[in-house]
Formats: sequence, structure tokens, C-alpha cells
Amino acid sequence: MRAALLEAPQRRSLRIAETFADTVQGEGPSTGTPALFIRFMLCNLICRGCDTPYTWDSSRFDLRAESKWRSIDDLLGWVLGRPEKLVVITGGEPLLQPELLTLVQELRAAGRDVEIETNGTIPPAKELVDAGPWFNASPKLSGFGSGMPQSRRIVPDALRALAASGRTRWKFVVTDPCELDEIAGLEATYGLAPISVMPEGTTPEAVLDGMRTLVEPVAGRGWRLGTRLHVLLWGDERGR
Ligand SMILES: Nc1nc2[nH]cc(C(=O)O)c2c(=O)[nH]1
Ligand code: SF4
Ligand SMILES: [Mg+2]
Repeated sequence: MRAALLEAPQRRSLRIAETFADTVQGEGPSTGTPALFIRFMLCNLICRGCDTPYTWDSSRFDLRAESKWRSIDDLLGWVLGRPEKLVVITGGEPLLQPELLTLVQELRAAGRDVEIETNGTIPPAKELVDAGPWFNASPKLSGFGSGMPQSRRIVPDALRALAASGRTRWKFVVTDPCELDEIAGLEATYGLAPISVMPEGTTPEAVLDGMRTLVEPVAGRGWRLGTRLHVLLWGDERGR
């Protein structure tokens, strides 16, 4: 399915679920910054808690109908016609599509800041790191990623490569506070820093309740409490 969906009609194009504006980066270190979003199709994981299954789950969605080929020139034209300096590339898992490299190089050459939201299971190519994006890496813990073996969620070579890039900020979604020990294990083994922790939730109430539960234990470990600002503002409205 993945191979067929990625048979590009032309070089320099990407399989895209959606692009959207009029929002802010809702997660990670630049939370609150006005941002443009480009959401790639396809993922290599199958998280129980995924809020974008229309990018990868062919058992529930018609992936062809959910997506379009968009040329890099078309995507660049959209970005450059807008004032936002930050472009967030998300998915799905953006590192699955090789043309990501050209898109990031051209966005950077045009003076845009780029953040790539990744699940942390694919080592980024050196050329991609050199293009100068930030990686907001979110390895999946046992709750959010339940149903997958640990070896699928936690890929040592990818974590090491992302950590060594000097361009990665780590962002964990916690379903249950007992998962904080899993984060501590990853921090110690792979030298992950900086770390922020946010609750799972697709309603403002769930995000706030989760933050209240997490604030003390997260601070106690010297990490940062993250949020899902777009969910606090707009619930799970698509395209925000
Ligand atoms: N506003 C907003 N911020 C986000 N940060 C990461 C997102 C994602 O879906 O990966 C996301 C998203 O979907 N919306
Ligand atoms: S890695 Fe992200 S996009 Fe992929 S299944 Fe998990 S939550 Fe969804
Ligand atoms: Mg989202």
C-alpha cells in the first residue's frame, strides 16, 4: 500500500494529507508561535492514540481520497505567499518520504524556520540535518503505543542519530504517570535533552487534567511540562 501510494507522477512532489494556516505551533519548544503546517501521508507506526489515522490507516480510510500529490514548487509558493516564519512539517511520519529533503532545503534557503515532527524511529540523513530544521521527536511510550512491541517504537540507532544531530528536542506524550520511568530510562540510555512531557488528550479538559497530574512529577525530574495548545484553544478541530 505504501509503495503504491508513493508512486509519484513527477519528481519533486510529496503525498500530502493537508496544509493549514491561521494557527500556532501547539506543541514543543516553540509553542504559541504562528505557524504553517504541512501534513505528510503515511506512518511506520500504528499508535492506539493516534489523532491523524487518516494519514496511514487504510483499514479505516481511503488513503488516496485523503491525500494529494503536491509539487514542492506548489508548497513553496503557498508558504512564501504567507507571513508566518515557522513551517511545521508533520504527519504521519514525514521522514518516510525522501523528497522531504528538497522541501526542507528550499524552505531554509527561503529563510523559513522548519520544525519536523517525527516519531523518532528513523535516523535523519546527514543532508537533512545539514539543511537546518529542528526535529521535534516524540518516541512512543507503552501506553500511547500499546499494541506495538517495544522494538518497533524504540529504535536505538534512530534515537542516537537524532540525539547526535544537535537539532532534536524530545517531546513525550504520557498516558499514565507511571510512564515517567520509561522516559527516565531513555534519557539515561541515549542522553536525550531537552525533554518536555505533555498529557494525552483531544479535549481541553483532558489536556488540563493531565497537566495538573503531571506538573509536579515532571518538574521533580527536571523536565519541562508541555501542553497541546491547539487542543486547549480549539479542541480536536481538524486543520488547527
Ligand atoms: N497547532 C498544531 N500544532 C501541532 N504541533 C504538532 C502537531 C501535529 O499534529 O503533529 C500539531 C497540530 O496538529 N496542530
Ligand atoms: S507515530 Fe504519530 S502519526 Fe504515526 S501512528 Fe503514531 S501518533 Fe499516528
Ligand atoms: Mg495534531
